[in-house]
Amino acid sequence: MADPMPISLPPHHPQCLGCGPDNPAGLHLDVHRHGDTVVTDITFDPRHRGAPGLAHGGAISAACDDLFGFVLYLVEEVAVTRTLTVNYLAPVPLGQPHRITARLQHRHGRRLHLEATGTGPDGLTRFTAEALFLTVDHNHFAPHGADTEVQAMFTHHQPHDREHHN
Ligand SMILES: CCCCCCCCCCCC(=O)SCCNC(=O)CCNC(=O)[C@H](O)C(C)(C)COP(=O)(O)OP(=O)(O)OC[C@H]1O[C@@H](n2cnc3c(N)ncnc32)[C@H](O)[C@@H]1OP(=O)(O)O
Repeated sequence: MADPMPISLPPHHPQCLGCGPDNPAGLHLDVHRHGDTVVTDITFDPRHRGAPGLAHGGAISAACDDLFGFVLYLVEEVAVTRTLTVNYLAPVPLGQPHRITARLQHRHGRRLHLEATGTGPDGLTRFTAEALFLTVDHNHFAPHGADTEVQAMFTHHQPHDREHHN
C-alpha cells in the first residue's frame, strides 16, 4: 500500500524548546504525521555539539522527548514524560539530516508507552528511544502559569473521559 500522505502538525507552542519557532535556543522541529507515526528530520548543528563534530546526547534526548509529545496529537490526550531512555547506538555527526520516527507502542491505563528511532541518510540507525508518558488533566499546568498558547493546545486536545482501563 502507498505511504499515507504526511500531515503537518503544529508546534506545541511558539516557545517550546523542541518545536517552538520563536525559541531562539530551540531545536525548531518540524513534525509531520505519517499514518500512526510522527516524523521529523533534524540536522544537529554546532549549537548542539557534544564531542567535537558530534551531537550532544542531551540534544538528541530533547528531540526524542519533544517528538514523543507529538504522538499526543494522535492519542488526543495530554500527557507528560515520566521516564525517557535513549539508546545511543552510534555517534551522530553534526550537519547530517537524521530522521526520527516515533509512535505509540501500547497503552495501559494512564500509561502511554512510546518508541522512537533515529536514522541517518546512510540508513544507519544511530539512536532509539523509549518513553513512558502519563496522562494528566489541565490542572497539571495551572499552578505553573500555563500560557495562552498551551491553553489553546488544550482546546485542540480535549482529553477523552478520564475512565482509564488498566
Ligand atoms: C501536551 C503537553 C502540554 C504542552 C507542552 C508539550 C511539551 C512537550 C514536551 C515533551 C514532554 C515533556 O518534556 S513533559 C516535561 C517533563 N515531565 C514532567 O515535568 C513530569 C513531571 N512528573 C509529574 O508531574 C508526575 O510524576 C506525573 C504527572 C507524570 C505523574 O504523577 P501522578 O499523577 O501522581 O502519577 P503516579 O501516581 O505517580 O503514577 C501513575 C501510574 O503510573 C504508574 N507509574 C509511574 N511511574 C511508572 C514507571 N516508571 N513505570 C511503570 N509505571 C509507572 C504508577 O504506578 C501509577 O499506576 P496506577 O497506580 O495508576 O496503576
